[in-house]
Amino acid sequence: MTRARAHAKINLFLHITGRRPNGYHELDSLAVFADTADELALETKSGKPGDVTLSIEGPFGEGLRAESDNLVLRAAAALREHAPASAQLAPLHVTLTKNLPVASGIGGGSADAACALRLIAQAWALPEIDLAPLAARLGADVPVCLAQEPARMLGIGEILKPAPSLPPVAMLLVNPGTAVPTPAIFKAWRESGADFRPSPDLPRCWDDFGAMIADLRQTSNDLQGPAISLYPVIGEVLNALEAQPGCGFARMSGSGATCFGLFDNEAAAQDAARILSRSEWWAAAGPLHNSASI
Ligand SMILES: C[C@@](CO)(OP(=O)(O)O)[C@H](O)COP(=O)(O)OP(=O)(O)OC[C@H]1O[C@@H](n2ccc(N)nc2=O)[C@H](O)[C@@H]1O
Ligand SMILES: Nc1ncnc2c1ncn2[C@@H]1O[C@H](COP(=O)(O)OP(=O)(O)O)[C@@H](O)[C@H]1O
Repeated sequence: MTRARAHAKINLFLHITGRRPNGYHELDSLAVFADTADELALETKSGKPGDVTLSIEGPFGEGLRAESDNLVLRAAAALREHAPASAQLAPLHVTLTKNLPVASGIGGGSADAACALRLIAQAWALPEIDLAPLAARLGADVPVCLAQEPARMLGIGEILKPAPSLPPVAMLLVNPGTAVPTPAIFKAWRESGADFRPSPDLPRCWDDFGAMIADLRQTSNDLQGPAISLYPVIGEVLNALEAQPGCGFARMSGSGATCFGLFDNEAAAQDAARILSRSEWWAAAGPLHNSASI
């Protein structure tokens, strides 16, 4: 059995810089990865070559179907399609432990897809396949999730540039339990009449926590206002995060509803997680994750 972790992606800022003729929005976003993650376990099974099956467990597994539209199985299908005819494609079973809330702005499905691409390409001994274009076809967030390293995302997410090097930072994620469909939030942004926003200037390195949050304050998540207007509970989450001792900065990730707080020490982030894990709110605190687990 091979196991790997699919870490949550967090957008520290997200500027909408343009729009493509196909309707997708061009972005400039700084993505980092949280310690918290889904888990994928891969085992060989009996069956036809190339057959991949899926079972789903874990705290957020109930909201998902193990059917062909699941991003794990779509990743397997993409690899099968691109494998050379000579490849030996052992039948596989994937168990997905869904620890990340679904449709929540932290790219859990994208992380699962990227993790499945890495794991299955390894199991099928397909090192010659370039995973990046397959990832981009599976979703705008999948390319950045392949390496699970901090990166600047440009284009619609397929152009990746190095992120500034980051100081030690702890992050608290809070999700209010409301699934948010990404297309509806981009639509609300368009209907708000907002202008495209330029890319921010960022240094190569943030020497300390203070320098990082001072620069982040000059940026925005352009989807945050539209998301709050549709789901006011996101504003409540942000207020609750900002009220926590040691929280230097709070913002929504991606198209929401998950929000993050940045702390300069992990104990404060863990204390705040205990306070904010209430009723249907999900909270997870930890350091940032820095590299792919396989
Ligand atoms: C907004 C972001 C920021 O990282 O994250 P999430 O909120 O999903 O985590 C991503 O761009 C989301 O990426 P992902 O969730 O993979 O998007 P996709 O499945 O490719 O697209 C879902 C829908 O979102 C819209 N979309 C997505 C990406 C983009 N750059 N422009 C868009 O307009 C389109 O309406 C598209 O049909
Ligand atoms: N393995 C998966 N995990 C989560 N969502 C998935 C998965 N496979 C397909 N999906 C679909 O993708 C959509 C976006 O999921 P997700 O990546 O969790 O959103 P977000 O990027 O906003 O956090 C969901 O509505 C869900 O139906």
